[in-house]
Amino acid sequence: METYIRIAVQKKGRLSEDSLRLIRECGIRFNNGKGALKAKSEDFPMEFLFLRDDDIPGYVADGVADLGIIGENVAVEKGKNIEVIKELGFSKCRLSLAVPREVEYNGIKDLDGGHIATSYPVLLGKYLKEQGVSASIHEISGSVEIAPGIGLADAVCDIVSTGSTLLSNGLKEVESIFKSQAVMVATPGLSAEKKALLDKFLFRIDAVQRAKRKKYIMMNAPDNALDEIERVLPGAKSPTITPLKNKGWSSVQAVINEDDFWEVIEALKNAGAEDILVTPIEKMVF
Ligand SMILES: Nc1ncnc2c1ncn2[C@@H]1O[C@H](COP(=O)(O)OP(=O)(O)OP(=O)(O)O)[C@@H](O)[C@H]1O
Ligand SMILES: O=P(O)(O)OC[C@H]1O[C@H](OP(=O)(O)OP(=O)(O)O)[C@H](O)[C@@H]1O
Ligand SMILES: [Mg+2]
Repeated sequence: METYIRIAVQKKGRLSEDSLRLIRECGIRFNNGKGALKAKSEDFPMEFLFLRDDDIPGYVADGVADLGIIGENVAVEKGKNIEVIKELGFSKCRLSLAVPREVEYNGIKDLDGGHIATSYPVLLGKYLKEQGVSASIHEISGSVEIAPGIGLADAVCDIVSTGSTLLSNGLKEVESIFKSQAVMVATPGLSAEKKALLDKFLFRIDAVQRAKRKKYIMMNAPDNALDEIERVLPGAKSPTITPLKNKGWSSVQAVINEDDFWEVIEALKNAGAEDILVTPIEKMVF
């Protein structure tokens, strides 16, 4: 029988779209028709389970799924025997404590003896213990931000990204206790055959991730500006320079970091570059 690797992804929610996009960008195609809870790839030995994110650590720990994509917050909260093997760079958020806007807050000790509502009792409990604060934790599974407004708790501990949910519920963020992003988790002790498939998958993910942080730029420049342009363009390898038909001019191509983008473009213009074109890169394989 053919060996295949089984991956659990969130069925619906903050992680699902980006998880499926990443898998597709790795050239792994599958059909996840509406309502389907299981699917198989047509061109890679991979099977998909579409689940609630909270259940994924348990499935991976039991070996029902070999891999899973979840938030680091859930990976740590559930405390299951799973290995975090790769940070995926999306669904970035933080787990924070928040109190009603009108409440004066001077520090974590203010929550001593209070009630805190959260879906993350383990992470919160650990943080309070480290801070030497004793508060009662009220576990609720969703819509946590409602709790102070209905007299259920003095504070909440929930996921924050833009902060707009806190704002619209009259709350203010007072402590950030855990930083999270989507991660790939794996069951410990995968067979050699499955490990080989996982390595192939991780190789493709690396190529996709690397490309996302880079841009490909092309420009025309007078030959007397080329030395300065070469100095401006970062990176290990020198840019590709091709003479143009128009005498005294060249075409320059290079890969730059997304983070340095605007500084580099400005410096190139100052150096004399013209007609600068910028394009995304789909994959980068070394
Ligand atoms: N606003 C946000 N911005 C970025 N990432 C987020 C945000 N909210 C949650 N996340 C991350 O995405 C994960 C899934 O969030 P989501 O809100 O979809 O979970 P859920 O409601 O528990 O879903 P499920 O129905 O699968 O149990 C969280 O554990 C967290 O890591
Ligand atoms: O800081 P913000 O950008 O407002 O994001 C934070 C909100 O996002 C998540 O909920 P989500 O919208 O995924 O809904 P859910 O409560 O149904 O999980 C999280 O539980 C917060 O409520
Ligand atoms: Mg959930």
